[in-house]
Amino acid sequence: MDEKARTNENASRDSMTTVAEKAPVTAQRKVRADLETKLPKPYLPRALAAPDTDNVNGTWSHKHENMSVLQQHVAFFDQDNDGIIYPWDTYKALHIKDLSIFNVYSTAAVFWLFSAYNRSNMSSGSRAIGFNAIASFFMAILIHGAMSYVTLPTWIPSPFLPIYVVNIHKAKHGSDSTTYDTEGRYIPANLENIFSKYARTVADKLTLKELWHMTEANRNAFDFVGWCLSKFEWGVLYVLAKDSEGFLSKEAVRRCFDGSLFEYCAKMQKGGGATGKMG
Ligand code: HEM
Repeated sequence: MDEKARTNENASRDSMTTVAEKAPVTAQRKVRADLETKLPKPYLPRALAAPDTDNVNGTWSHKHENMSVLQQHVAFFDQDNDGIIYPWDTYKALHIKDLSIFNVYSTAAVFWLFSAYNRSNMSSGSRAIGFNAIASFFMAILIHGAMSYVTLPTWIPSPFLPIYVVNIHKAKHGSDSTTYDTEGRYIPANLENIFSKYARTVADKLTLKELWHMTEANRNAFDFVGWCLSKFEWGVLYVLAKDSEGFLSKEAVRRCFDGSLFEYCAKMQKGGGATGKMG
């Protein structure tokens, strides 16, 4: 092989390499080079569906209603389907009505976060995920406090903190996983990257420590609001969807992105015997 051919070969190999010797972090946080063999165009932002290598068409039987994937993520909380989510809609969607705030779990303040998701039966008629009253209240305030203003159709703030579903893409913040793009589409490759980079103990599942590591790694410089929102979103998801061994599965994360996880949790709550476990 002559010099020119060798140079060309090296250049072509280097152009596809995902690890740089002098940047050890690129070796520690691996990205997959085989995605295209499992999922067509994994880099293509999807407007309507949230596929991954195991579900190439997205969530089976989940209806997109012509909404972006980010709009589908929040649509569950729009209880009356009017395109506007008020804090009380979010509260109702998160909370089980008939559970007393003085139940044995929520009185133990130290364990508050870990008991915030209650797996008891639900007798109320509305669809709800199953957090206790205190957790639901604070989550609704935090979500609406942080996200309402940017989604409003005017620059005049509203004291009722509504979130407009049509503008939900404007509530995107920094230090996120970048799985949603700036228009609220879903990028499959970025979901896969979360797990190839951080799921070290079990493939396609994250421990709490690995999840923490991911949110630390996703931090943009000086983006204090994004750091907090990101920790909050992933923390709530972990509490909601971790399995009995403390793992958060790729399937649960994928279905959080298209909102079908929330429907699943509400259905489980309604039918009793909820586990929140998935995948
Ligand atoms: C149990 C309830 C919820 C959970 C577990 C949850 C979880 C998550 C997670 C894990 C992300 C991905 C963040 C990332 O890519 O790093 C996310 C993004 C987002 N969520 Fe939620 N969420 C919940 C409820 C809500 C509600 C009620 C709203 C608003 C009405 C909302 C609005 C958003 C927005 C706008 C994003 C995009 C943020 C970004 O990528 O920068 N979420 N959520």
